[in-house]
Amino acid sequence: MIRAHTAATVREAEEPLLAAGEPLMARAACALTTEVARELRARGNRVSGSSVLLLVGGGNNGGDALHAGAHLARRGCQVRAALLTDRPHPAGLSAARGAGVRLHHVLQAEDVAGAVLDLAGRADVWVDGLLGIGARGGLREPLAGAVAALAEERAAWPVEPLVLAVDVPSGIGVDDGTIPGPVLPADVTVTMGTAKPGLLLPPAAGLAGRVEVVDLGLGLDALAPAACTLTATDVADLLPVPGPEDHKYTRGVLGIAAGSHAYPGAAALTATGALRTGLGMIRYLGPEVPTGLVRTRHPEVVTVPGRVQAWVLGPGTAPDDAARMEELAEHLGEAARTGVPAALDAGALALLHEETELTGPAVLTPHAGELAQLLTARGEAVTREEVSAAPARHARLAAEITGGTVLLKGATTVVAAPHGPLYAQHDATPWLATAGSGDVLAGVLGALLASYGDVIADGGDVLAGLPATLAATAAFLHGRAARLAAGLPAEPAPTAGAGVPITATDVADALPAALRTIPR
Ligand SMILES: NC(=O)C1=CN([C@@H]2O[C@H](COP(=O)(O)OP(=O)(O)OC[C@H]3O[C@@H](n4cnc5c(N)ncnc54)[C@H](OP(=O)(O)O)[C@@H]3O)[C@@H](O)[C@H]2O)[C@@H](O)CC1
Ligand SMILES: Nc1ncnc2c1ncn2[C@@H]1O[C@H](COP(=O)(O)OP(=O)(O)O)[C@@H](O)[C@H]1O
Ligand SMILES: [K+]
Repeated sequence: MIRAHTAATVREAEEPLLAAGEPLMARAACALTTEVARELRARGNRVSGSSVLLLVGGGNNGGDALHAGAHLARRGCQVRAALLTDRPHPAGLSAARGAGVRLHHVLQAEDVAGAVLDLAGRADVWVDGLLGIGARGGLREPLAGAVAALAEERAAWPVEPLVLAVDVPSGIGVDDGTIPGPVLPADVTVTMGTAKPGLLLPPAAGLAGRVEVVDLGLGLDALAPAACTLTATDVADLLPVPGPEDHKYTRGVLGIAAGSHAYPGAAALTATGALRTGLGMIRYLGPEVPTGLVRTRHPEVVTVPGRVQAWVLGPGTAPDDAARMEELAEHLGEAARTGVPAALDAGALALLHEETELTGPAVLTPHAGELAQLLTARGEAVTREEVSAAPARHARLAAEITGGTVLLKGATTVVAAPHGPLYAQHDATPWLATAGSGDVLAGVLGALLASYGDVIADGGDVLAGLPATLAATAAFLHGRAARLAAGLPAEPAPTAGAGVPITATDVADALPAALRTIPR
């Protein structure tokens, strides 16, 4: 699991170590130096003779950069520091000066951005040490203008410089993953002690490049993360494997109320997603046309009501279909009465537009547009664009308002329960943006909820976070299946190529291949 902690938690953990004289900044600077050297070599450059520009702000983040600059200068790099502060870190400054780093007081220039660009043009590497966990809001001027100019000019450089961010790309929302102002996108972010939520959460995570966590001995492993990303190993621990004592009812029965006369295919896609993820049985309940489709596609699906361990409600339904909405409301009521978890998608999300209190465990699976509608209906007027600009914040808000767990779909899928860590899963490929793929996801999630249905129904507080973990697991499997269907390797690789278009059916059919990549 990749774990991220907030700026406040990091500070709290650092405090006693700093008081005890632990050389945290020296460790951070060494790690930065190693990473710059490694990246230079990976690009076929020699370390000695390479030119490095340090972008230095007024806090310890700038201190990290200055100390690393001193090391690099001693290793033969030509290092310049653009001091974008009147008060650079004193020890960092004297180390840099002592090692022969050329210091440029660019704030004295009439055109600060121009002065920085001038220095940047001569450098193979830009080290972004303007702002770290001490950021208060987006970058202020004149830093904002300089960074905006660098970001714009970078692509036009004949050979693109390597950009290495110290701790975080300066100016991102460290704790919430927002991008409140200009940010210089990094190739590599060397982050200190632990990852920060903004390095996992969209949209800021997309600006961090490869994230390298430097172990500073902060002892944060014992503390719950604020945000995390599941890896294949975590998913392996969660995926149920039947034992000899199991039968179809112990493996979990999933009730699916999906599809309508207008959108019958969603019913079949949801069922395929669930069957391919693995469970004991599906009970499908719906109108004639989707029922026929499900039966033809999956003769193993039962179409009579009965006891279930979880529900998927709503894929392929729309709020204007009053009769279908009434059925969904009844199923949701039954789920609440029996305490079994329910995944609510598409039309079923509109059930929560009213001031309904979710009394049973539920996972909502909106995309940004649906989340905006839900929040607006519940008195928090917001647009789709605003949700996309701050997905974690809005997913958490919807979880708090409804009492459910929210899986917010997107290129990075974010999962938020009312309490506990956020999950950010970036396992898919943009080829997954295709009609019906969300229905497959609902099926994957339904199968996992059904497998753990009895545990969740009995669980109480200890297992309060399980629906969120299962939702993140579903996003992982779904994303990985999409990658494999598109002809991409399970894990992103630089030489992977672009992949090929996929259909939602392809994604469901690739689930067994995705499961085979999980070490069990
Ligand atoms: N603690 C340690 O020993 C260790 C810490 N480590 C490193 O320290 C970093 C944290 O350092 P930090 O606390 O000094 O804060 P930092 O991120 O440099 O920012 C403060 C400066 O930014 C300025 N500023 C703020 N907001 C701004 C804005 N919107 N726009 C523009 N400026 C803004 C603010 O100025 P002010 O607002 O006060 O005028 C001040 O000058 C951390 O990320 C890691 O890299 C590692 O070395 C491990 C050991
Ligand atoms: N750019 C993207 N990159 C990766 N995955 C994406 C992207 N856009 C959407 N997705 C994923 O595709 C699925 C689309 O679901 P949804 O919007 O419900 O579509 P539908 O209603 O057609 O089934 C979600 O799992 C979402 O996370
Ligand atoms: K930084």
